[in-house]
Amino acid sequence: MSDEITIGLVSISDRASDGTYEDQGIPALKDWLARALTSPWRAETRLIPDERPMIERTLVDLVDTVGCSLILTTGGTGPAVRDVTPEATLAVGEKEMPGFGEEMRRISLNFVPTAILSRQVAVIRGKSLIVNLPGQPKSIRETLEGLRAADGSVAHVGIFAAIPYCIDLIGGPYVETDEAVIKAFRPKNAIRPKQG
Ligand SMILES: Nc1ncnc2c1ncn2[C@@H]1O[C@H](COP(=O)(O)OP(=O)(O)OP(=O)(O)O)[C@@H](O)[C@H]1O
Ligand SMILES: Nc1nc2c(c(=O)[nH]1)N[C@H]1C(S)=C(S)[C@@H](COP(=O)(O)O)O[C@H]1N2
Repeated sequence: MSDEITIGLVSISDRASDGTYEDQGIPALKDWLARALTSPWRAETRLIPDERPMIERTLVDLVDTVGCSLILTTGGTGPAVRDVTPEATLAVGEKEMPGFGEEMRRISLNFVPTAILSRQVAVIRGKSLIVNLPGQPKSIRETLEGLRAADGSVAHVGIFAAIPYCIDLIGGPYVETDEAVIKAFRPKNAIRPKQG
């Protein structure tokens, strides 16, 4: 299998998709991944409104046809009537991975008390991990990377730390990260020696 990972980036926003404002979700996701990943990757992007059937079709297409090993969504996880990203994600998933949502809410509470309003979920579908992130563009970095203390030490580990090993376990490419951004945790026997 090629070592390049295909990552689906899905921005779910009524107003960004109809042009009311410019989408900042996909650029924020791309920028963060460009800083964090040291192994080869490519992005497959989609900007769609908060419509449950369209979210489900997009996720199914990205997993079953495009072959993404990881999909990150942003937006639509709050309590408002049109926020249906978690329902769509659960509908296409085969296994729920509750740790991601629990940990994102814990991380986000360091930034905003309204983090408890976020209903993000993560699931496995086939050989793909699908993770919902909140819609605020700045929350993308906050949840993926976590929180550092003033002296630069890690105060709260970001959720991306667990993603490379999860992808190993579902049969995807070996993903490596820049430890200055986020250290990928793997059990010792799962770590591949560095090339060269
Ligand atoms: N793709 C985006 N680009 C820029 N800002 C966004 C985007 N998505 C969300 N935001 C900002 O984050 C806030 C919370 O995101 P949320 O997903 O709840 O959006 P919303 O209020 O349902 O509206 P919409 O779906 O029209 O973006 C939004 O009100 C907006 O200020
Ligand atoms: N890290 C972080 N998490 C956050 C926020 C934020 O600004 N930063 N905003 C919260 C707010 S105001 C809401 S309503 C929920 C749901 O967001 P969504 O509907 O944009 O997905 O995420 C929350 N999580």
